[in-house]
Amino acid sequence: MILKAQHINKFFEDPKRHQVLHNVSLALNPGELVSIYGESGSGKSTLLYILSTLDTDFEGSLQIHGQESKTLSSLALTNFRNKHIGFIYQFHYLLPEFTVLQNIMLPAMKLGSKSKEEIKQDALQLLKEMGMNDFAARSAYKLSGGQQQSVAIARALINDPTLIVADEPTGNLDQKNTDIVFDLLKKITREKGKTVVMATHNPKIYQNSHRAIEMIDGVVRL
Ligand SMILES: Nc1ncnc2c1ncn2[C@@H]1O[C@H](COP(=O)(O)OP(=O)(O)OP(=O)(O)O)[C@@H](O)[C@H]1O
Repeated sequence: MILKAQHINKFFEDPKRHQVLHNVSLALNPGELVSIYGESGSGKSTLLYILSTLDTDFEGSLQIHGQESKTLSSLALTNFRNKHIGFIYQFHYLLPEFTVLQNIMLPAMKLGSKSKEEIKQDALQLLKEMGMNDFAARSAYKLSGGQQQSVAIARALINDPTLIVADEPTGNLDQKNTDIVFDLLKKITREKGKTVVMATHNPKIYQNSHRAIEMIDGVVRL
């Protein structure tokens, strides 16, 4: 098991204290592609923030690789996150002034555990696996939406995380590009054994995931 969340409760104080997640428990296994769907405001992003250790202000237990997140200091948690978790967002947040290759290399350059040449080779290998060899030197902003999101997936993979957390990764794409990105996410679970957990509104995606979890008003319906 990669991740185990137990009895998660989340409260926001704004405008007054209210509960957004109610006793959420879920486990993620290696190589699984799990979609979380549900109405806008049901708590999907809030849950993903907690599962990805970005939000530590919650009740309950979160274990990733058997490590209880709450026992880690803030710095240790940041290091843990950089090493084990990759992120994909609805908007790719690629840096327009950088090339595709440089964008993919960035998270590994920040982590600093490999030489620049090693990181470059890893990034080129990821582009190759995505059938995007020819794109390395291109400016990130000159690509189609699907290509940009594919680059964002490569960037999420550069530190070889076990868990990929994606918030509406196809939310901004047309159907054709949605299919490209979803196929790529399926491929990384199948061929690389990555675990992907993502929030989506798209029925075609959640119905074709390994597992679909519905959220209703902050409650997970299994
Ligand atoms: N920082 C915050 N302060 C107060 N309330 C918040 C905050 N962030 C989210 N909420 C509330 O928490 C609830 C869940 O929001 P969340 O963004 O998790 O929903 P969602 O299912 O991801 O929605 P969407 O599909 O629109 O992205 C909503 O009622 C939202 O207004």
